[in-house]
Amino acid sequence: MKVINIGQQNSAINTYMAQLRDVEYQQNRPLFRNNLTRIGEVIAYELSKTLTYTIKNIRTPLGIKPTPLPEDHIVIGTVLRAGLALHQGFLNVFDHADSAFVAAYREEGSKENMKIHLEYRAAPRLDGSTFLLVDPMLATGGSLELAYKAFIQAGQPSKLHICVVIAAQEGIDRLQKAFPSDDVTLWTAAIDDHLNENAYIVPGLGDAGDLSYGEKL
Ligand SMILES: O=P(O)(O)OC[C@H]1O[C@H](OP(=O)(O)OP(=O)(O)O)[C@H](O)[C@@H]1O
Ligand SMILES: O=c1cc[nH]c(=O)[nH]1
Ligand SMILES: [Mg+2]
Repeated sequence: MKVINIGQQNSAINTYMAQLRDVEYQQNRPLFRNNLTRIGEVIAYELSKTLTYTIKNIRTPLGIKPTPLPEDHIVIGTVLRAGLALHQGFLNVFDHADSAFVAAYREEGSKENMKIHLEYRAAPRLDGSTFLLVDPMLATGGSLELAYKAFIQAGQPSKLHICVVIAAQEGIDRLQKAFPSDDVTLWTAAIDDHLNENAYIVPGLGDAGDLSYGEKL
């Protein structure tokens, strides 16, 4: 798995990340979701440079302009619920993409023993697709690995891009084992230090789902 950390290079994404992480800013729920959406747009834009393009002749009122356009059948596969705002950012860029969803949540547990519940899957046929697996937080990696296994029951994508906002090294290591091929790319806006005993990313941002939508029972 190839890892691309787009936060490594200074850009506007620094501002969105700072607001996401800031303990005071992040109390503003609409702003928090909007920052996830904006980061999704930035990652999607960078990822768009890796798609397969063919020239199409576009007819304007005054002539013909040959224009490279992507051929890929893009499916954006998102892990609910924290992934929803990020999903919208990808859809803003790839506005004709198909969407797929699974719902997964972590039962509280330790980082060695985190139980994940997967409850729902809705996906189009994935055979031959360029599949974007989207979730803001890559902590232990358990949710993304389980989500991928659920998604591929709907077919085998030809390209896999895993797209997150903050990745912990532990999660990256787990996904490296699950996806050893260099054909798979992990896109992230930051790589953070470590996980705490409850498997939260440190310094991270806290609980992305709760900050987006409120605490769940
Ligand atoms: O890498 P992992 O250790 O599996 O952790 C990451 C998962 O945690 C968050 O979801 P959460 O379980 O908090 O559910 P939520 O979206 O309902 O908040 C996040 O959106 C990931 O799905
Ligand atoms: O730090 C973390 C880890 C998992 N899920 C989150 O929302 N935050
Ligand atoms: Mg959560």
